[in-house]
Amino acid sequence: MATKPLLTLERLTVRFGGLVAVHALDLVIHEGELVGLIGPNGAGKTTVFNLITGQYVPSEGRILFEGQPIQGWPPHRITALGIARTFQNIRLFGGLTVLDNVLVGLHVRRRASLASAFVPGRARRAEERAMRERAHTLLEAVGLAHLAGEPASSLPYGQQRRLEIARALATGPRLLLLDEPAAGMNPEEMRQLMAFILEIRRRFGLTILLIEHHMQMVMGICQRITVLDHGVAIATGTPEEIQRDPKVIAAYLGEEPAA
Ligand SMILES: Nc1ncnc2c1ncn2[C@@H]1O[C@H](COP(=O)(O)OP(=O)(O)OP(=O)(O)O)[C@@H](O)[C@H]1O
Repeated sequence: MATKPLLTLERLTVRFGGLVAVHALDLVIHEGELVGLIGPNGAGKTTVFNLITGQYVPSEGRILFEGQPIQGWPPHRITALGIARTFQNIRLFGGLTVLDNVLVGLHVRRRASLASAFVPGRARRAEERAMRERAHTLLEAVGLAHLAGEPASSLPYGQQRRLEIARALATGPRLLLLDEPAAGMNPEEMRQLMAFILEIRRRFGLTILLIEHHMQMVMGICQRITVLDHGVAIATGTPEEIQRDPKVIAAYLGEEPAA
């Protein structure tokens, strides 16, 4: 591939007591790619996200972002570097407005710059105004601008997902980690979400790593897929290769993949 690696996992391993949740995982994601991470329940997929974002510290192995080792870094430094995520169970500030949820993401980015703490009052107000404009632009990009003043908890499920993605985008990521964004969606909502993910990827120049149980979605939008089973990568390939792989089929036996 012509583009350079954005994220590289090298022999990444994490143990919880006697359980090896992720074992010697190698994965390279190139700039601009949309890569799927799939596997049966408990395979270690969310744990990989927690390792990349600094929530968990690996027992062994390395995580490189643009060639720079980041394993062991605290989560806020990793966010500031340009890695954002969403969660399997939506985590919004339900009592805050839609706009304020996005502003939280923008403040996270601002806090990353120490100099911004010393900005005098007038300049700070101008900065706040600029942030609100930026938040509106992001809400427009995800089709939620008309709901800016509504409490986040009042939004239907599909729109809460979009808001969570908007908040992640507010931190200015280059790599976006999406953890089961289609969970709980009906087929029509899922089709809309697929188009939406492709659109934000293009618009924001993102590289995306996607965990998803809906095979139609993973096979429909990912260029490459890695399959985890019991913490081990058992296959990596194109959607066509993955669907034919006997190891993958065997791993899913006993667990019906979602249609
Ligand atoms: N902090 C932790 N302490 C102990 N065990 C953990 C911890 N985090 C994850 N695990 C274990 O690691 C294994 C992998 O969990 P993980 O949530 O990564 O799986 P998953 O592939 O994301 O599953 P699902 O598809 O059900 O979300 C599970 O056995 C889980 O119980």
